[in-house]
Amino acid sequence: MWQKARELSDDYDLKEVLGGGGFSVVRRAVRKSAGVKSQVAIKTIKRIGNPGGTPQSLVEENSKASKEDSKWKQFSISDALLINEITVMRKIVEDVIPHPNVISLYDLYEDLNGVHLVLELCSGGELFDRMVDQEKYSEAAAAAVVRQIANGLSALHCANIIHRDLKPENCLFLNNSVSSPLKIMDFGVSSVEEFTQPIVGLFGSIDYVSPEVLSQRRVTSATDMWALGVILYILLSGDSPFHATSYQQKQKLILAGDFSFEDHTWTSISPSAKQLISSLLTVDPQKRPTAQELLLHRWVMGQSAKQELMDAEIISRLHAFNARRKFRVAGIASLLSSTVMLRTKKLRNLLEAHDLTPEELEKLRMHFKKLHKDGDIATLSEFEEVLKAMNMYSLLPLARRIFDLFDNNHDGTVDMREILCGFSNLRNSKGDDALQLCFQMYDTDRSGCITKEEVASMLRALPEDCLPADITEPGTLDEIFERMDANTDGKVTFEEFKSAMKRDSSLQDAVLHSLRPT
Ligand SMILES: Nc1ncnc2c1ncn2[C@@H]1O[C@H](COP(=O)(O)OP(=O)(O)OP(=O)(O)O)[C@@H](O)[C@H]1O
Ligand SMILES: [Ca+2]
Ligand SMILES: [Ca+2]
Ligand SMILES: [Ca+2]
Repeated sequence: MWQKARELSDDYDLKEVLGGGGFSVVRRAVRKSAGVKSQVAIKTIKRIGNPGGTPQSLVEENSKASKEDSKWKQFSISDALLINEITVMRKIVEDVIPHPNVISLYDLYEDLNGVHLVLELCSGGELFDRMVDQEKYSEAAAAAVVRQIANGLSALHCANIIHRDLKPENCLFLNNSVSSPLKIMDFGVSSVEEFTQPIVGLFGSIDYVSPEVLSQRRVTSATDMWALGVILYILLSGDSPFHATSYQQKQKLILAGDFSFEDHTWTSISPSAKQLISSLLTVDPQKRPTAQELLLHRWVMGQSAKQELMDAEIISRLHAFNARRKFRVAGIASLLSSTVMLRTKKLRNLLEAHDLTPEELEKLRMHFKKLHKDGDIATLSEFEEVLKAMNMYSLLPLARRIFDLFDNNHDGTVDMREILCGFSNLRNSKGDDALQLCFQMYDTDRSGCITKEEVASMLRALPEDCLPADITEPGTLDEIFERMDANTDGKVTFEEFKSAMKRDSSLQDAVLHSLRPT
């Protein structure tokens, strides 16, 4: 199974991109010699840079590396992540799958670009996307989800595997049927107890992070149970358990396990569900129920889970939560790699310059660390300092906008890791996201519409040499605006914005011009 001489392209036709993260891209693919498992997902984990010069096979290397500490040091962070994911997937192949709730790995290829994992294709969508689309969303439906995740975790934990990054994005439905299994996936930072060196997570949200991870104490399988508690809290309320106006504050709440069922919607939720959440969100990991225990819990088994439709307010909050979550990932990510924007030549140059490699990202992170020693929270001026340190002067005019987009609670600070995560996603985003971001940048008051004043103020905020040459001519701004405002109500919605851009590439150039540093 673990050969490396074969070529991926001999065996599979690669199709559209399904997703990806900082170091990887996932594509749908079809096996050339069609069989039952003809549709698969191929996750390509890129190998970038090879400090040693001669290419070494990481697939071979990984069996040694996992046992010898010293081996790890010579790998870059992307190599370390890659070796880790392969090591964990190997263990899963040996000890866990086939399992209805854990993603299957069918095969593995390696070439100069990196390592390709041939995975079971999950076409049923991400956990929350499906939940918010459900017509009959009830406690019973949430319990069924918890049951599936607990079932998967139970198998992983039995094999001494800790997922460490359990979150709704990493749970996919296998297919679109109502009875589709839910699969746990993305073992990039997972660890095999007493075997691999855990990778310290650099990117991503802290929403699902447990107190022991924050305080850098021992991580065990109970850490995954905490994350499941957070997921369940969100499923039953539409919001995160730990709310704060700053990152530090949020950390404090998590460390203290300080959450509540005070919101009025909790009165409609069964007591046994609340009791379950409280037990999962216990600060002492040893007091949390295990995955096996969860499977015997009355509410999880469905015995005490209500069948009635959930309160409409919970559902609409869940929608909003899901939209925010997606936007944070799409966010800046999209600005720099959309095919739509690539039509502008200068912009393309800018984009190429800022399509960051993992090394650059790591450098960015280091620069940031130097500036700001305690934690990952940055102010705008710190963010600008980092951009300067990185010689990314052309992004400076955009700094405030980028920053605002990530300042979710408007307290003037951002979680730098979210911005880094955004940068690291640049390569894999799709068309509309870029326009969406562009639109958001104009929509300064976040009303969902752009007014002429907003376009004007955006243009005013930019250095003169960034502006179209004829911008000061009377009527230029009006003209730009009127071409967008299809129903002439003085406001431009995202739909109008989008279709104007699609209709008219010179308009698009004019609009994007304002985002274009010299
Ligand atoms: N087997 C699969 N079937 C369908 N879609 C998949 C599959 N694996 C991954 N994807 C899609 O690709 C996205 C990224 O996959 P994955 O989480 O494994 O990548 P990653 O690089 O580790 O990303 P990150 O760590 O940033 O979440 C997933 O969120 C999902 O949308
Ligand atoms: Ca993921
Ligand atoms: Ca990952
Ligand atoms: Ca507005």
